[in-house]
Amino acid sequence: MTNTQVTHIQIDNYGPWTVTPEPRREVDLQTLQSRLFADLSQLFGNRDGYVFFSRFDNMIAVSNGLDLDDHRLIQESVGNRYPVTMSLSVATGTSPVQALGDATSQLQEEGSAQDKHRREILKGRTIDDEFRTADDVQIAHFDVNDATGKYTDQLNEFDTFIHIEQGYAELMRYMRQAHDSLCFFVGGDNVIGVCPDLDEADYQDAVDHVHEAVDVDLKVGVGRGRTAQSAGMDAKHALEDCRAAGTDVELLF
Ligand SMILES: Nc1nc2c(ncn2[C@@H]2O[C@H](COP(=O)(O)OP(=O)(O)OP(=O)(O)O)[C@@H](O)[C@H]2O)c(=O)[nH]1
Repeated sequence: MTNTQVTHIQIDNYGPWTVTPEPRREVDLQTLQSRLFADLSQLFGNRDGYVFFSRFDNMIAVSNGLDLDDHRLIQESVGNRYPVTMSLSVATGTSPVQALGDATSQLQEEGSAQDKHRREILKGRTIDDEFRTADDVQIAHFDVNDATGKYTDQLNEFDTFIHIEQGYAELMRYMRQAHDSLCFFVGGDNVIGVCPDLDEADYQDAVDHVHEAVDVDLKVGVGRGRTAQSAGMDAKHALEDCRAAGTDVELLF
């Protein structure tokens, strides 16, 4: 049974900050956002978590293995080094969608994202070490079949981008609705899914759906682990198995 620990990361009062005392240069905002993502990726990643940039002002981490003290340290480190602060809310559950929903509600209870008095909230519960298992996290690594041959080497870069994004949009929506999963674009032609206990038929269903809906062909490798890092690494190996065998879906567990 999966038990995903999800952390909702939200920059505090960011909207008003971007226009105070007057609109800030867009390049500076882009630099701040991408550096913050890079730092969080490393801070969570060093502890075997994964961070997804989602909207950049809000990010989502799979944080199995990090306790509240770890979260506090990350929050403090960002607060010391950036002109903005961030709030962190953690929740767990067999469904990643439910866990994220709970984490978000906890944060919303503390006030608006644009409330200048709501700062550096740290809320929620992490999984006690004694209850953690090797099946807690299920990660799916999706990849577009022959994206290089079909798109990158054929179309202009913007039209390639449209094809990849359409595949991603359809997949993220379908996995959210039909399979209770959170999917994130991670660059190139890759999407990483944070999933509950899904089986091979569920993944085949998602691959088939995206093919039928938007004519983008995917393959997917799936792994399980105690942390996002170990599940994610197995997912990458499973994806290599897809490439070797020419299959759509491979599970490494
Ligand atoms: N984030 C991330 N990006 C990757 C990964 N592997 C490949 N990519 C990206 O995906 C792009 C396409 O690479 P591939 O998916 O290997 O190539 P492909 O043409 O789709 O060929 P097949 O996947 O073998 O069908 C690369 O240029 C990278 O940008 C990965 O593990 N993680």
